[in-house]
Amino acid sequence: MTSPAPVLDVQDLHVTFASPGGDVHAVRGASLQIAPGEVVGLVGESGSGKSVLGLTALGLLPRTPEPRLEGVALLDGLDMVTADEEDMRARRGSYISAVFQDPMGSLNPSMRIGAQVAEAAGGATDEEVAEMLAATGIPEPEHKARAYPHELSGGLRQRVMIAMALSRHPRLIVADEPTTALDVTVQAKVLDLLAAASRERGVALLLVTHDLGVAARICDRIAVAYAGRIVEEGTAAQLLQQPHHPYTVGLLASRPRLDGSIARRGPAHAARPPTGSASAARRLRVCAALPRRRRRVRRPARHPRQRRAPQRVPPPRRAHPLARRRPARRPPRPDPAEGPEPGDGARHGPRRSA
Ligand SMILES: Nc1ncnc2c1ncn2[C@@H]1O[C@H](COP(=O)(O)OP(=O)(O)OP(=O)(O)O)[C@@H](O)[C@H]1O
Repeated sequence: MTSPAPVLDVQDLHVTFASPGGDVHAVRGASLQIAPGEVVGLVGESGSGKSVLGLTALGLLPRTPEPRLEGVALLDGLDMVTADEEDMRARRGSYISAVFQDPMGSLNPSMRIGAQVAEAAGGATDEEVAEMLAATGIPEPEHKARAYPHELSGGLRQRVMIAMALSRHPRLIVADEPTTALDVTVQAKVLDLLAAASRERGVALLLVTHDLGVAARICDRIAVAYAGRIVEEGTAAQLLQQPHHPYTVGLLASRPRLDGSIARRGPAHAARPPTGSASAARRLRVCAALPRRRRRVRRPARHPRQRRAPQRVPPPRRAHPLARRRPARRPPRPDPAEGPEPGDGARHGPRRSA
């Protein structure tokens, strides 16, 4: 059986921003495919180019500064790298949806929820809107449809965003840190909902997150981004059990444990992703080549005090057995004839007269 053609097919994508400090190479030759109904996680730390890759797929890259794009980002056959604004807008309207971290930033604060969902769906009746809201687990959907965004909790607002994202039957949803602002239990429910709805409807879902644990829980496949490249890709089980790239090893090692501690820091933390500077770019050439190079396993950092050379403590001086002992100094005894020092009254009491 042949596998379905990918909805998103990114090949050797490069995205570069010009900046006064030099070019910022946000994405450096990343490749990624997502099939219909597949949930793929794009994991990596801040600045690794995850959002820029997602925005390229959405055709939503900022125009200022105008980024330089090379490579291919096919969205159902349309190359988002070379497509003109009109084609991209047509694709955005019918093919792709986005769910971002802050629903308040995406919702119109002065418009009722129901009206916004209806508009996102390109027109829908009150019953259809209530159905869409109910499908994302929103209780009392008719009532909530009449509410304004600020009247809902963060979790409910994000469910509204998911309802809006699904309303146009998109081919691809890019969810960029969609639950980071929510508390952990709500996070899990919203992500489960998003993943289940995508699979059920055959929507390709790209989940952009810095949290490997979250991706491992809901994604079919995980791509690890590091310094603008996809350095490793596999199922959650493959990455968790047999990570190959030192950065993935580091990500796994630094996951918080149940007792609240962080596991030892791995080699990935020694190789910070670069920023746009020239020296950073030089560092990148070294860091990104890590899998091809000999794997350097760094010893865990020692306590700072251990780094100092051991200090020599002189042995205690022993007195010669025949040496005369100096009597210990004692404070001179006060002359009973004298009275206490001024201010001593509290300690000694008033001097009694004989
Ligand atoms: N419009 C822009 N102009 C200039 N540089 C940009 C622009 N957008 C992103 N960058 C740079 O591109 C690099 C990658 O950014 P990106 O937002 O994709 O990282 P990220 O992995 O999504 O990080 P985070 O998890 O913090 O969002 C960063 O160095 C960032 O500063």
